[in-house]
Amino acid sequence: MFNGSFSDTWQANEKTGRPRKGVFEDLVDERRQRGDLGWVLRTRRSVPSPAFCAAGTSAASAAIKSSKSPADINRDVLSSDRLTYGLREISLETGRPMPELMSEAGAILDEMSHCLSMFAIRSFGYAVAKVMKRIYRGVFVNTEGITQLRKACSEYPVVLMPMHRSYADFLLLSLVCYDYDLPLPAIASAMDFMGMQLIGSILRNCGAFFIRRSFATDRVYWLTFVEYVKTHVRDGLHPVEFFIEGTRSRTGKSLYPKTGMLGAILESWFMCEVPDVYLVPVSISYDRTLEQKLYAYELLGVPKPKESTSGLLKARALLDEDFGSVHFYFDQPISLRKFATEYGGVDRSVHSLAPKVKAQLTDAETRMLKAMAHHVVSRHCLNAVVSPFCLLAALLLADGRACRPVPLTELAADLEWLRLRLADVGSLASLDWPAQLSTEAVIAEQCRLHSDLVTLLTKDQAVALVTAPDSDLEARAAQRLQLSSYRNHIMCHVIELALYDAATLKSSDGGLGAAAVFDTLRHLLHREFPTISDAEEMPDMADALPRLRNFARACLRPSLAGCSQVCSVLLEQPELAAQSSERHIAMAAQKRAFANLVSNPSLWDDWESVSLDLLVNAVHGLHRLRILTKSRGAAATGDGGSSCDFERLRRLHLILDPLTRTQPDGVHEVPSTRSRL
Ligand SMILES: CCCCCCCCCCCCCCCC(=O)SCCNC(=O)CCNC(=O)[C@H](O)C(C)(C)COP(=O)(O)OP(=O)(O)OC[C@H]1O[C@@H](n2cnc3c(N)ncnc32)[C@H](O)[C@@H]1OP(=O)(O)O
Ligand SMILES: O=C(CO)COP(=O)(O)O
Repeated sequence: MFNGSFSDTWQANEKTGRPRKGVFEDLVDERRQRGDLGWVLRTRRSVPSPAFCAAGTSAASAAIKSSKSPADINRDVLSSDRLTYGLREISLETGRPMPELMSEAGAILDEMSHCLSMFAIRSFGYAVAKVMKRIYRGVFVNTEGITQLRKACSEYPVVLMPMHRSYADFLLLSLVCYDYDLPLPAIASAMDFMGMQLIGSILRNCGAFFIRRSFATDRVYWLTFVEYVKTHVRDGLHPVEFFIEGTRSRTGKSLYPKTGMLGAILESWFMCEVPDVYLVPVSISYDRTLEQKLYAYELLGVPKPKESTSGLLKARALLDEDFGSVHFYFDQPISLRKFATEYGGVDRSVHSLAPKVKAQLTDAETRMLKAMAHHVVSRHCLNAVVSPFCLLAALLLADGRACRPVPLTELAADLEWLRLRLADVGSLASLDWPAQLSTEAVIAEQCRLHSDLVTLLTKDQAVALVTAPDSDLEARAAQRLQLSSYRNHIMCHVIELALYDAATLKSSDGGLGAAAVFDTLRHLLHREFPTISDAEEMPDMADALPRLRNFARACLRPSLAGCSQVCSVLLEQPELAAQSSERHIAMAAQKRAFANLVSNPSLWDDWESVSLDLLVNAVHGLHRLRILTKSRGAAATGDGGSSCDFERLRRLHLILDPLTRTQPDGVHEVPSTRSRL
């Protein structure tokens, strides 16, 4: 877990002279003090290539290796035994001639491959640094993590696995690598950016390699992609960087991990092509997210604006805004070899019984792959720095208290209480709390930074939500979703308690018993909260303070309300299950939630039930519980069409109903009015 501290007082790092708080130092401050030109033109300290790459090679050939060009990489991919064997198999099965398949693989590679050049990095880095200085107060990095990463880069291939909350993630991460003289990464990027005029080729030259969003059934694509990734891992010259969540989280919660890319990386080690691989989870936390408003509308179903250079230019108004600070936490590198030993049950020697070109992951390896993917996502959350606004948002949302302005003194007392209680139970070591300020001053500062969401009414000394006009339902929901995205940053710290609380609420177990309710909710919410532990046993949290339980319950209730919407819509329109895809069921549930809000806007938790992500996750939960079962044809085509066990659906609805209606009291002193929004 987060192994650092936030110092109350700012100090200078004795080595670099940079401002430092706790384990973090700010790299933007230096950019403000000194010009950027010298910074981009300077000679960088190099990191030696991994020992295993250079082993047995002369200094000269090691030098050649360290300068392998993108064209060399592509040549290695196309001439690899694995690719040739795979294509030959496809040729035999489909009757397609080998030269045709080879040229298809070549075309895929031409489209995919990066063209990393230091000249491009330096030029683009100059522009990126200028923008970052303008919009962020600081970019903080845990220097110990950098030291460990540097060491890892000189030992074995390294894979950077950042969480994905913003487009700024990959720009800043490359900037950090450049600044700390680390090898620049090759970054898996969705095709969306490739079509951007000029920017597409700049990103390619800065290390982006472009992959399709999904290539589930395209075997030639899979083969080429896997070999391309593995070639990078084997060479160990550039860290490979990819976003395991596959897309930016619009909700502030972790996304269910994708395993295709990680599978390719692990394969290099399972097949004994490299002695070890280091995986480095990188947590990135923004005080205020650039895309916050766009995300909320996307959750409501408004299509994402297409990435384009003109769109980028239009977004320049953002340059005049204050987005607070960013924190990067580089976790201790995870050795794949050590992880496999601790995980147990993986026997790599099975691959020596068959030619490597034929090898496929065993079931045990696939299980380890999934466990590793979840482990990384959990590390992301546990290490992510939390801003005071996340606690503030959670308190304001709990039990609809922000229906009316909340007195500053009351909010400050609750914030102080929550901060200390979460610290007591070991959560939130990573809270970025400016201890030199009073709690009231912290709240005032957060209201300034998030003035688009909350406001401090100075005359009344109270905090109120900024709300859109009553008539604009969509805008009101968007405001609410933005606020909840900050609350969601702390969900991983309270989810187990919230589940325990829900399971042990007498009114909800319907005779099932707490353990069975716990298990049901755990499966139902497995996509909504991928960090929920897989352990079969319900943890014993009976000692948790009642008020903390109430808080956790209030945090969970919107997700349960979303699940309840999905159950209701399926019960009211039984034909939906058989005819519709997951997204269509979610859209029907969203329509229902909006209709509820029109007739009763005081349904506080239903303002989050309009989030499509939440609703799609709920449908996945029903699949996981086997209440919905995809028909065979639909499973193959990815289309809709599931059979539904309505009896079990009804029973689940009965469990959820009291949980979404229970009024938690004691989250704060003053009971909520729930009368108006
Ligand atoms: C100084 C500073 C300068 C600044 C300098 C700036 C630098 C600027 C750089 C810009 C850089 C931009 C960076 C953008 C950031 C993104 O664009 S993030 C989005 C792109 N990245 C990713 O998505 C990475 C994570 N995604 C994955 O790993 C996904 O799995 C993949 C690889 C994309 C594939 O996705 P998919 O086709 O949806 O596949 P997935 O659902 O994982 O699996 C589908 C099926 O294929 C099967 N499968 C798995 N492996 C295989 C296999 N090897 N063969 C065949 N089938 C397989 C699976 O078993 C699965 O089957 P089922 O279990 O469903 O039956
Ligand atoms: O992940 C991406 C780039 O960062 C691709 O965009 P989305 O987050 O919109 O899917």
